[in-house]
Amino acid sequence: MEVMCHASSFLLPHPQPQEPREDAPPPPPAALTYAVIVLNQRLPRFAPLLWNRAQLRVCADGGANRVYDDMPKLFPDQDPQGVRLRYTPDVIKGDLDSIRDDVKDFYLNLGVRVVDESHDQDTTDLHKCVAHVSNSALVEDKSKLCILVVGALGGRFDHEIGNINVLHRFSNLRIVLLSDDCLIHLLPKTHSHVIHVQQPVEGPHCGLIPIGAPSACTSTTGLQWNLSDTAMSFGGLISTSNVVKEDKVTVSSDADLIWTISIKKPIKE
Ligand SMILES: Nc1ncnc2c1ncn2[C@@H]1O[C@H](COP(=O)(O)OP(=O)(O)OP(=O)(O)O)[C@@H](O)[C@H]1O
Ligand SMILES: Cc1ncc(C[n+]2csc(CCO)c2C)c(N)n1
Repeated sequence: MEVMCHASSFLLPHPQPQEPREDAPPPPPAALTYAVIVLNQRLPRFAPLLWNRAQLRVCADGGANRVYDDMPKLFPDQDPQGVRLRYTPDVIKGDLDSIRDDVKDFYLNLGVRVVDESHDQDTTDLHKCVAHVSNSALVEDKSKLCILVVGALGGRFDHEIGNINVLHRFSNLRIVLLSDDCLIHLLPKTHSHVIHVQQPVEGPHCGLIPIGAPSACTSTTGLQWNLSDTAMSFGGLISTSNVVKEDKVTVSSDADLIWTISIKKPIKE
């Protein structure tokens, strides 16, 4: 079975130079192209970092209000209008029932594409934005694309579950849902997985959860409580409050699993 590598290197402040060593782990995933989708929740503190990493920036409907209102708050010493001009989305998409008129006009005047998909009331704004990124010409090989979704966790439970459902509906894409406190992504059953844990910024708390379907057989290494051909299901065993013990975690399963890991708080000076 093919191995899929994962690394939250997008959270590292600067690309880390890799010293070649004999005992070095296999290299992290080949260079990925990032897109960022901003949802309608308070921006996490590292939103500017992800924004600058991304080559395509999309706001899901009311996510545009958050970029407009909250980006300047993350740069309190700078002119708010200057910050808004520096952090201008490429596209705003959704059913447009949450974006404010002043915000819409501001971005329309800057030439931002604002796409009204209010005719579709069966898919969420996040779904519409992921479909947009997937259909864009950003990368030819979709396995090299990684979509970072900010503001996806915490908040309304139906929205959170809708966001997690998007991971399952687009299980062929790398999509990472982020909040200030944790990140989650899917580990598709079509691959075995190597997760390179970025110790300075993430962990140690983690979980491995069969949300879409039960698993008859999951095995892991690198965790405090490893699974060994173990069954997991809601109503039975699921792996929450687990702890990462090594730089490299491996997972293989007969079911799509959700991987979640905590994000470390910055040390206050
Ligand atoms: N409280 C929340 N918790 C988690 N995700 C949220 C929350 N609020 C909004 N989102 C995400 O942001 C997207 C845009 O939200 P917005 O409030 O603009 O539209 P909405 O009409 O409430 O959402 P939708 O049209 O998708 O039902 C949603 O599709 C959802 O993915
Ligand atoms: C069975 C079912 N449940 C809920 C909705 C409502 N809904 C789901 S996504 C969406 C779009 C929000 O921008 C809306 C209104 C539906 N259509 N079908």
